[in-house]
Amino acid sequence: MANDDDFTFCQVGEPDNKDYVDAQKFAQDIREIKIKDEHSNDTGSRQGNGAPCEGKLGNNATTKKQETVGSLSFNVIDTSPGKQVSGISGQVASTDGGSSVPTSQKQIKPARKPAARAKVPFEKGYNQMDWLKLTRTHPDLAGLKGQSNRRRISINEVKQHQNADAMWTVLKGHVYNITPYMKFHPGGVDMLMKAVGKDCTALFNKYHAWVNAEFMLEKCLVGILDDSK
Ligand code: HEM
Repeated sequence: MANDDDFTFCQVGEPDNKDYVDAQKFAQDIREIKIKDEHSNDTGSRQGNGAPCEGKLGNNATTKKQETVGSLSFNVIDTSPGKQVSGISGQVASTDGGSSVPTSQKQIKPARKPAARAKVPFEKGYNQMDWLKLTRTHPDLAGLKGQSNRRRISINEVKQHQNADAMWTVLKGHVYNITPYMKFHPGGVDMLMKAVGKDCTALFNKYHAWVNAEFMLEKCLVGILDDSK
């Protein structure tokens, strides 16, 4: 004879227990959801077929409604043609009755055509790795002959260095001797020649602001621009 307290796997709750009643109430709440339209007037005059998300709105208008059921809250966004919906995640979007322009057609803008790049082919022995090796092995790329590379240099002195031995330029407040770098420049010698004898910061930024010149030209540093005069 089986004991009344015996059960094999689990005990099924009574229909009137609290969890069961809560679940039923929640299901009832969901069935009774009605979405209030903030924009419609009190007479309840709605246009179209009276679908829950359809508000009394003209074209090109967007409305947002909020509802709460228990701890659940959500937004309904009503969009019209030409309006762009952003931050759609976690929300329900519905289009106004009859507006059937696909969202993909509304939002896609043609991508900007990238500017053509003007890199020149490297002469053998002049690629970026070769430059790196040279900067590590050459004893005096800047041509300092023992002088400090923290010396303050005026723009006039920079202008005087435009010969084959020493071509100076100013970049971001630093003065470099770019003679040894000429044939390694990926943009070509002609382009880099435009920097000689002057401040090339603007040109440099125009073509490649992302290039880490401080690192690349570290061994070509001859001094700091003295812009006090
Ligand atoms: C003075 C220091 C300069 C350094 C260290 C330098 C370095 C470089 C580097 C590393 C590249 C390759 C960029 C890449 O692959 O993304 C490059 C390309 C180029 N540079 Fe320079 N450059 C300098 C100055 C200039 C100046 C003053 C001009 C223009 C007058 C210029 C024009 C170009 C052009 C047109 C390219 C090729 C196009 C490109 O890569 O987008 N550069 N340069």
